[in-house]
Parts: sequence; C-alpha cells; structure tokens
Amino acid sequence: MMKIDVLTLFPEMFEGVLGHSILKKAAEKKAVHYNVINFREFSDNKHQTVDDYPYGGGAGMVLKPQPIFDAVKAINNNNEEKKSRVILLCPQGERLNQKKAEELAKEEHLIFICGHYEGYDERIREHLVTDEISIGDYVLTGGELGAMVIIDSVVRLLPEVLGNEESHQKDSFSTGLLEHPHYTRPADFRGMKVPEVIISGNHKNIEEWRAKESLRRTLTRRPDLLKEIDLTKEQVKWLEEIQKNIDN
Ligand SMILES: C[S@@+](CC[C@H](N)C(=O)[O-])C[C@H]1O[C@@H](n2cnc3c(N)ncnc32)[C@H](O)[C@@H]1O
Repeated sequence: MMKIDVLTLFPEMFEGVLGHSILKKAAEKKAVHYNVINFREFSDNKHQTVDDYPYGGGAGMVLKPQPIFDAVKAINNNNEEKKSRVILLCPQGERLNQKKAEELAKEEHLIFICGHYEGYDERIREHLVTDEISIGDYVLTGGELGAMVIIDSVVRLLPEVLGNEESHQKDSFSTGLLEHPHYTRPADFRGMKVPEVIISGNHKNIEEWRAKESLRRTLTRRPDLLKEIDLTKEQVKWLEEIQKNIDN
C-alpha cells in the first residue's frame, strides 16, 4: 500500500478531494493511505508560528525550516535514513507530466510539502527535499492545489485503483500521444452523427480508426509530442496521409 503524507497549513482543503470519487475508493481498497498533517503542530515556538520576515527585507513572509524539518522527521519515525520521496510544491520546480506521475506511482511513500506566503527557507529545498515539482508556469497562493493534482495523477495509476473499464493504459500521454475521440449513444443526436466506422462492429477497423485519430489529434494539437516517441512504420505512413489531408 502506498503511503502519502501531506504537510500543509490548511488540512481542510484536502477533505473534498481525498474524500470523493476514485481517490476515496483507492483508500477504501487499501491501495493508498493518506495522512494530512498541519505542520503548525510541530512548531517549537510557544505561539506556534511557522513563518518569519525574510532576511534582507522585502515583501511577504517566509516559512521557517524548523516545523517542516521536524514534521518530516516525525513522519519517518525519527529515522533519518528512511528513504521517502519528499516533494516540495514549487513554481520553480520540474514541471509535472505523465512520466513523472508514473515514476512516483512506483514509490511506497510520498511526502508533500505545501508552501504558502512568499515561499520557504531555502534550506528546506537544499537539505530536505528529493523533488521540487511545479504544476505549471503560473503562481498559486499555496502548494495545496498542486499537491492534490499530483496525488490525483499518481493514485489513479496504482494497481487495482482503476478497473478495466477506466483503464489508464490508453490515456493521453500514457502512449506518448493524445487519446482518440470518444462517442456514446445515441448514434444520431439532433442530427449530429457519430462516425460510421465506430458503430460498424468491425473491431479491426475501429482500432485502426482510433489509432489514426490519436495521431491526427496529436499532430494538430500537440505536434511537440511526436518528436518524443518512436513511431512504427505504419504510424509514419498514416501520419503522412493525415498531413496530406490537412494540406489539401
Ligand atoms: C505565492 S507562492 C510563492 C512563489 C515564490 N515567491 C516564487 O516566486 O517562486 C506560494 C507557494 O505556492 C506553491 N506554488 C505556487 N505556484 C505553484 C506551482 N505552479 N506549482 C506548484 N506549487 C506552486 C508553492 O508551494 C509556493 O511556495
């Protein structure tokens, strides 16, 4: 079972996300155990302060190292040698992608540190964390939403979490390509018809249509992804056909 600890000043923010849908079911199935901790509890200051003014002046408050170092130590049962992935949410970090989610899904223990205010003391970054992850090139008020995004992307990859019906194997990015379009009943909705091939019952043709649509989507929306993967000869041929159709 994967263990996920989250250090935050706003634990209530996680109740909605971890307490619903697939993330909740994953915990019920014992694929994952969540532990959301307010690191204010670890402050050794009688006022339980967790932040302070930045040395050198400037706007905003900075998270102090002590409560966060001590919280991580307590999570690891005071075992300094314990090898957990300690992930700092940080707009300056490596950008999250599917590959990173897949890598983290192989771990047994993840600890997330959610920053707030102006940021955190640099010694946390230098001496405590193993990964700094950003969820995109924009600045959030805190790391909580980022931690939730990473947890969601990781937990759905754990064995037993998604059934066959919701398999992630063909999801966008898992194959290196964007996923093909989906349709459901009715076949004719107010004059808008689904492509003939997918109601043909011919599985070989349906698979080929999906494979080509996946390539078409990637070429038109995210051509950068095509440079990252090795295409089969057949895919290269299809891609050339798709490109010709677009050009004409
Ligand atoms: C207001 S931000 C601090 C930004 C910092 N002053 C800077 O310019 O890099 C407060 C906290 O929100 C979180 N955060 C903000 N943007 C994020 C992003 N794109 N991805 C992940 N975490 C983010 C981080 O934990 C950060 O410490």
